[in-house]
Amino acid sequence: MHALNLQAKPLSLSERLADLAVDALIDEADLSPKPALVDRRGNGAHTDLHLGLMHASALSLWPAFKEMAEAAVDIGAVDTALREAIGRIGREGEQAMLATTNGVNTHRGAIWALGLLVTAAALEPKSSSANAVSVRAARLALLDDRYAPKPLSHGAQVALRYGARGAREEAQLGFPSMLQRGLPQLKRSRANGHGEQNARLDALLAIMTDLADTCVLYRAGEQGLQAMQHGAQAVLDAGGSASLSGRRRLHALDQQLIALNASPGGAADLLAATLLLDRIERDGILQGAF
Ligand SMILES: CC(C)(COP(=O)(O)OP(=O)(O)OC[C@H]1O[C@@H](n2cnc3c(N)ncnc32)[C@H](O[C@H]2O[C@H](COP(=O)(O)OP(=O)(O)OP(=O)(O)O)[C@@H](O)[C@H]2O)[C@@H]1O)[C@@H](O)C(=O)NCCC(=O)NCCS
Ligand SMILES: Nc1ncnc2[nH]cnc12
Repeated sequence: MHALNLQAKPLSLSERLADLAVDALIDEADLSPKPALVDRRGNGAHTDLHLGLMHASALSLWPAFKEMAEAAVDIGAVDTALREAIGRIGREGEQAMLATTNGVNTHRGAIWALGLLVTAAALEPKSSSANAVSVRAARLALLDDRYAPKPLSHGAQVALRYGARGAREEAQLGFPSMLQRGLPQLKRSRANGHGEQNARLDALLAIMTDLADTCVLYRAGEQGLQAMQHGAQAVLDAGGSASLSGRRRLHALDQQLIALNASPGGAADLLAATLLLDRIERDGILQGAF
């Protein structure tokens, strides 16, 4: 190669999708002020998480997202082989995350949701509307993975106790909280000229109005979940994050959820998933380049 040829090698589809997924996770972590979650202001309701850890965790997941997209390109169909391949890669990604965070669960739900979406996008890069990608992701989530361990996770415990629909069901239903709440609100708030950060906060709140966040249920029971859902709706009803009245209610919600130890970690993951789908859909990066 010529010594002055500094042109970077173009990214592969899988690398590009892994970049988009990690960017979405970092954007979610940085977004502030999020109620009771880790953000630029602090640790919210968490004692074992902080912003640097969220960033390091997001970066540690890049190889897993890339490998999932590569598996989709290699296998080329929604079938058990692909489901089991991404299950294995997802579990390895979780180990990489835990090694990076010294055992703290930062992004388990995000590996699941964004992993499915990255895989689904890589399968058919020319069919990259939010709907189309979510439907393929849901079909993958419905397939059984023979090798998946069945631990009594926090999600499984609250599913038994409250009959809640957790991360698995959210994906199997085609991510309704994202397609029916988060993404439409993101677009509405943008169209109303609320600014990108407020639009993202409003999207998070819209997801929180309806989600059975098993992270909240595990930490704060049904009282916590009601506080999260009603409080998020109250902020939106007051005009959203861009309005003074909405901001006052957002501050009150932050205080209330912190007092209840009710961190909406599942909603945060679904916001990251929303931001990923929005980019895939808007930028047309996948159609143009590959
Ligand atoms: C299918 C799995 C997602 C497993 O699901 P399950 O419900 O059995 O397991 P959990 O361990 O509880 O993880 C679910 C995580 O998903 C997020 N979440 C919660 N509610 C929802 C919802 N309704 N919809 C979507 N997503 C949701 C949430 O993640 C965030 O919170 C995490 C912190 O929460 P928590 O675990 O309670 O906190 P801890 O630190 O452990 O405890 P304390 O702080 O309270 O002490 C944070 O990580 C956020 O990400 C839930 O935690 C999936 O994991 C699975 O099967 N994986 C296997 C690999 C695989 O097949 N991969 C497929 C390829 S992608
Ligand atoms: N910003 C955040 N704070 C706490 N838990 C999370 N899980 C995913 N994103 C999170």
